[in-house]
Amino acid sequence: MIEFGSTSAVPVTILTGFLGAGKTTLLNRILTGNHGLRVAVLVNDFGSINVDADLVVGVEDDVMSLANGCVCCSIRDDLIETVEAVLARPERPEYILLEASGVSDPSSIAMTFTDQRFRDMIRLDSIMCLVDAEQVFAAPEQMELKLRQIAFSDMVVLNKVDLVNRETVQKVHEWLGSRFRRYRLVEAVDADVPLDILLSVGRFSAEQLDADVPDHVHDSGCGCPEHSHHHDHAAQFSTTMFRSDLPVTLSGLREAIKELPGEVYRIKGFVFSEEAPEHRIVVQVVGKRIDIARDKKWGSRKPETRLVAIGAPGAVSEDTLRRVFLEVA
Ligand SMILES: Nc1nc2c(ncn2[C@@H]2O[C@H](COP(=O)(O)OP(=O)(O)OP(=O)(O)O)[C@@H](O)[C@H]2O)c(=O)[nH]1
Repeated sequence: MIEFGSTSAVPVTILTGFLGAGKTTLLNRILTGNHGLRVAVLVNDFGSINVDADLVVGVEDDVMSLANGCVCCSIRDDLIETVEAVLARPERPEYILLEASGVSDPSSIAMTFTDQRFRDMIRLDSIMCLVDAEQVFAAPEQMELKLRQIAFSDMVVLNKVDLVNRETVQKVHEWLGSRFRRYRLVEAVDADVPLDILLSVGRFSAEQLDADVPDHVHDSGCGCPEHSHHHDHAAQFSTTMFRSDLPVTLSGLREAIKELPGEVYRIKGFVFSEEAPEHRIVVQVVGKRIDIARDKKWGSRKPETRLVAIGAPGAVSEDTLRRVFLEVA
């Protein structure tokens, strides 16, 4: 069980980290853990389809979905309203977990939570940054954002160490050591991290927001298109949706995904398949790694393929996705 402080301010933990690093995996671990807390969950997906909210386990009615933008900038007001609504519930949550989108800048989110309006109501407990040990050096054009996410966190979870060897883990340590004076890191597989270093740890301090950030990443901001006019950087993202109620073949889908350009960093969503038409199929693509798994039955939901592709600007058009994915229908 997690011990509480005496203050009535509700603790908040922010989960940040680049696309596909394992934030939802960690969120699910926390939610299924033995902490005995009434937790409110806020999930932010950058695209208009909030896939992550659908993948959060066990608390389906209690997940507040923040989609179609980034809570650090374009939908910051939605975040404020949602937190206010959560705090006004008759059964006030004892803990708030926010899964930020993979393109967001945690410092802007932290500023929202430390805003005067929330004084005495919430307390930012910690910012945890998930880092994908396999993909950390992929997409070098997004390195500024990845470093920024790490810089403003008080704990790094180096996740997916099952996918790399010790030399790579060592390389990540050296890379972090050359950029940050100090950092806290825990290695993990499937974000399996002890609860007592995740919740009610009181690690966040306001100084963290301007401390130890490598000079060249200081002003880069997040990766949202809406942010680009504030910051002189090209780190932007595009999201492309594909929806269809025609069944697709999974082997064809796998091949079609392989054909997409490398600037597509992440694909995720649900598939209506020919092979298992009664079951929802979950598709997870991170870099070149493709995972396709059978999930629960569609039940009362209409079978439908809903995929979102996130990549560099113009990485893939909606027309291309339609053409490529409908070929396998
Ligand atoms: N092999 C391996 N796979 C992992 C591990 N952790 C997560 N995954 C898989 O990586 C994929 C992405 O994980 P998520 O938890 O959805 O990542 P995310 O950070 O929430 O992704 P976005 O919200 O899109 O940024 C899923 O297929 C996970 O099952 C791990 O430690 N090892």
